[in-house]
Amino acid sequence: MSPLKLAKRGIIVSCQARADNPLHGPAFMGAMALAARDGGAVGIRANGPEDIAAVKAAGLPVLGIYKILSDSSPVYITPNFDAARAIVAAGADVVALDCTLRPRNGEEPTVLIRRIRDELGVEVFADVSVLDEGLAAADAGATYVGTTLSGYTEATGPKPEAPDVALVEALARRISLPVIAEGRYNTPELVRRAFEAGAHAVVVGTMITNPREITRRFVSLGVPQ
Ligand SMILES: CC(=O)N[C@H](C=O)[C@@H](O)[C@H](O)[C@H](O)COP(=O)(O)O
Repeated sequence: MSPLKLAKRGIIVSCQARADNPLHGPAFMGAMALAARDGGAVGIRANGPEDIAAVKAAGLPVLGIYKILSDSSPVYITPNFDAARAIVAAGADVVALDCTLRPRNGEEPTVLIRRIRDELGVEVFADVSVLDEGLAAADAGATYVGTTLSGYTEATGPKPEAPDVALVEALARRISLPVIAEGRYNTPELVRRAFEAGAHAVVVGTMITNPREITRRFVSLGVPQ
């Protein structure tokens, strides 16, 4: 078996900016990826074929997603096989997809995991919100399980401020695949806790690549008048 694409432990930087963000677009995301590489990242998470093609220039493994919103399902991270095929064509080394057990249009995660591995020949990263989803994805043949969606589904309730380190620990105890911590790892101290809990790697997005959100946090502290 070939070595894992995300074999190297460390920080994977998520370089994403939605259409309403001034940094939206492949030129900015490509530059973010270069900065992340120079800072020591071991991988890049990026959204959509254009950004994925751009971040490839950093020369790091690319964990690709394709966010597609739908009126009829809450599932939006690489919701179907065509989305996976498009990002692999753009250069994604690993496909991440929503592996929650929520209602969706089309094929279930178990089917998608197998098809992405068999037909596209790439590794699969299961974005989950609770332990059972991670166990099901591991059984279905995922290569990695990530805690990406904890705090963003009904199963996990309202989004807390802190990341779900307990889920990282629970997954690491129960499955032999690399467990990746993702979601609200906003400080180096929180990242350290994820590694202590058994994370193989930690994905950090907002606090590295979203200056608008970082500015908001500083501004929200208030200014003495
Ligand atoms: C829930 C969802 O759609 N998460 C997305 C997944 O790709 C991204 O919007 C997050 O920025 C990413 O997971 C990194 O997390 P954080 O930005 O908290 O470090």
